[in-house]
Amino acid sequence: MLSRSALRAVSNTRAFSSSASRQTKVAVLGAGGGIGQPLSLLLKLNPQVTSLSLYDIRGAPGVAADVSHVDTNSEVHGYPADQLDQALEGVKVVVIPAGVPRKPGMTRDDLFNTNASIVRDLASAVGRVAPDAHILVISNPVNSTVPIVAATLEKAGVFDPKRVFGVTTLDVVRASRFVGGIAEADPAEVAVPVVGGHSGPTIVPLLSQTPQGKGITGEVYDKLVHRIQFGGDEVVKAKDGAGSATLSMAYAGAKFTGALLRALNGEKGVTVPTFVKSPLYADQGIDFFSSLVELGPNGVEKIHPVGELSAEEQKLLDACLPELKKNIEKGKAFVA
Ligand SMILES: NC(=O)C1=CN([C@@H]2O[C@H](COP(=O)(O)OP(=O)(O)OC[C@H]3O[C@@H](n4cnc5c(N)ncnc54)[C@H](O)[C@@H]3O)[C@@H](O)[C@H]2O)C=CC1
Ligand SMILES: O=C([O-])CC(=O)C(=O)O
Repeated sequence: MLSRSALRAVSNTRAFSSSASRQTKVAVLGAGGGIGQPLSLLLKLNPQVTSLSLYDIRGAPGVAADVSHVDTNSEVHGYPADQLDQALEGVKVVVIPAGVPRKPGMTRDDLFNTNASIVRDLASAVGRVAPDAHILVISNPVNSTVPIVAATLEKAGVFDPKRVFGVTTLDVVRASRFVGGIAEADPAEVAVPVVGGHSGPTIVPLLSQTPQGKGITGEVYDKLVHRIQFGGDEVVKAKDGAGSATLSMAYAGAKFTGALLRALNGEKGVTVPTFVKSPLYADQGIDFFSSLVELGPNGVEKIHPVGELSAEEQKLLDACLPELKKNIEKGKAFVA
């Protein structure tokens, strides 16, 4: 039988080896904002995050001090405007919600002029300081900011398509919630693949592929699709000039980050929609697309095709592709 001290030594070794294999430092760039603050809090609650690095041009040290008092194991550091490089040292996952949100009457594309350069400069710093990091882009317009990140990293010679993701999870979250409401089902049990991109007609929910959604037809179907495609506008209108979705987006961002961390740490079969460099419609000049993606220890493991579509869904996809192509080209042209 092992002595008490030998038992302690064994359990200490176990604790060390399990935490050593799961050392995950996550950075949030834009941590002082409407999304950044609750997202930082939710990431502090995730036991897979061992260190949280919070950066913003305004207010990140204060957010970090606040979040750091939450009684979970991870450490939290805040970095002011001039310490971006320090914020990125050793990070494995970088989540970017930096940039301006919409006001009523604006499209996501109207944010391009401001957010394109913010995202480009942040991506460039990640490429320089943490070239192996996974980058999760929340800043809008996602259809353009993801190609901007990819092109910026490509220019620096460090682009790996397995490690750049547009976070489209809020569309999936909305679809689950809205379908759950109609079908009187628990949203946690409703998984709707939402494919395409992240703006109005580029958001294509595949309701025929979910048991609770496939029976929805006629006017109810049309209204549901519209609500999923324009859920963001619903929030922008209700906030009446004070911004766009922040709390549901923080939830969605934490959900996607959590899924990626589980896959990076070895969990198999983690498959979620996300906007990535994709071969699915590359022959039509559309080389970024959101579809179900299996995540693995290196990021993107397998990109699934969209599968069988109903006639309505085919029409939605036909409307999505030209718009998406324009948005992607605009992002690429900005970096070129
Ligand atoms: N992907 C999605 O589904 C969604 C995306 N969004 C987008 O997320 C972005 C952020 O939205 P909110 O948090 O509501 O805006 P916000 O204005 O509340 O916060 C943005 C934060 O970014 C910071 N920031 C600006 N430039 C920066 C830089 N160069 N480096 C670091 N931080 C910088 C600001 O200081 C601010 O704290 C917007 O572009 C919005 O459209 C919003 C909801 C859903
Ligand atoms: O609508 C917006 O501008 C913010 C966003 O992307 C969303 O809520 O889906």
